[in-house]
Amino acid sequence: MEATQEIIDRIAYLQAELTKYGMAYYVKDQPLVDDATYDALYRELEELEASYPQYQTEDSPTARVGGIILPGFEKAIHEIPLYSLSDVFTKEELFAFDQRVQKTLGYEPKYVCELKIDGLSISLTYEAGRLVRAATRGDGTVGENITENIKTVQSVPLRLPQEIDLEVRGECYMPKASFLALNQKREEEGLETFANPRNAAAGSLRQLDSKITASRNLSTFLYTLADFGPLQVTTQEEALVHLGELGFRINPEHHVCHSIEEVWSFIEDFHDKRSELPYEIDGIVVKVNEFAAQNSLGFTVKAPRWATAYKFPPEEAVT
Ligand SMILES: NC(=O)c1cnc(N)c2cc(Br)sc12
Repeated sequence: MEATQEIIDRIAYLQAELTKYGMAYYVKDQPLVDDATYDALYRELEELEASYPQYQTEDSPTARVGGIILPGFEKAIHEIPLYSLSDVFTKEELFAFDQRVQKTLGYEPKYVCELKIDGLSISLTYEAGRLVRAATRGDGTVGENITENIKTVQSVPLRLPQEIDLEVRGECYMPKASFLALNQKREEEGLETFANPRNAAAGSLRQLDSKITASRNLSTFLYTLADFGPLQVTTQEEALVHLGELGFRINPEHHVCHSIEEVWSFIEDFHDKRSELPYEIDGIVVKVNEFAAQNSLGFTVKAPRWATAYKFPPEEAVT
């Protein structure tokens, strides 16, 4: 059925508005409209796109409901491998990490501390600002292509505000509240429950039916770029701010520390706070903030010399 210009404009307006509302709600955690308003506009867009499917775009908010059932997951090669982190478990080991860094750099650098999210590492590739691939970490070099499933995760932008090529990495996780609700539902249905939110997130992302993924209320925190080429940033802190400006969901608990003692007090602070967080963390990631210093320090076979993860003892099970 041919659409009048008025209908074409209305569809475009609704797609843009609902994308803006979705970003505010799922990425910035600051809703712009109440649920009833959002739902009414969403239903109007669904009806218009059903009548005029030629105007349903790939990045329309209605494209997030899933519905693709894959026979299996294709392999996804990571041109730039995803690194893993060396772990430290005590204050002494953390201070020894700082000593090694200072020995190489010849000075004490600023560090940035970030929460280590207990989810599933993912890599998102954008071409001309559009999401073209999402992949699990796998072994760091070969993962699984989970693009159709990631498209149903509301906090993942389908389109960026700039038409740039970019690969970002981060964590996909299931909030504690969603984990509890999911396990309660599964128990009522006589299904096996998930042991923890991380397993629930992994199980939800590795579904062949993306409608199931869409129902699991997954979220994300992005924290690094595979390469910093397209962005003019010189520190990790700047990179986080810039990723936020591009529309990615960034964990707000990042903090620049001017000494390893300050890093330690951040760690102690979150050791107590972690049980109040709405998501699980299994430690604190400590990174040298300046990219030039990171480049001087480089990598061991698997892990960066410019970062480490201080690991917390396992949290009491979320029940
Ligand atoms: N903020 C971060 O760098 C971060 C957060 N959460 C995680 N699970 C991981 C894992 C690696 Br590897 S880095 C990182």
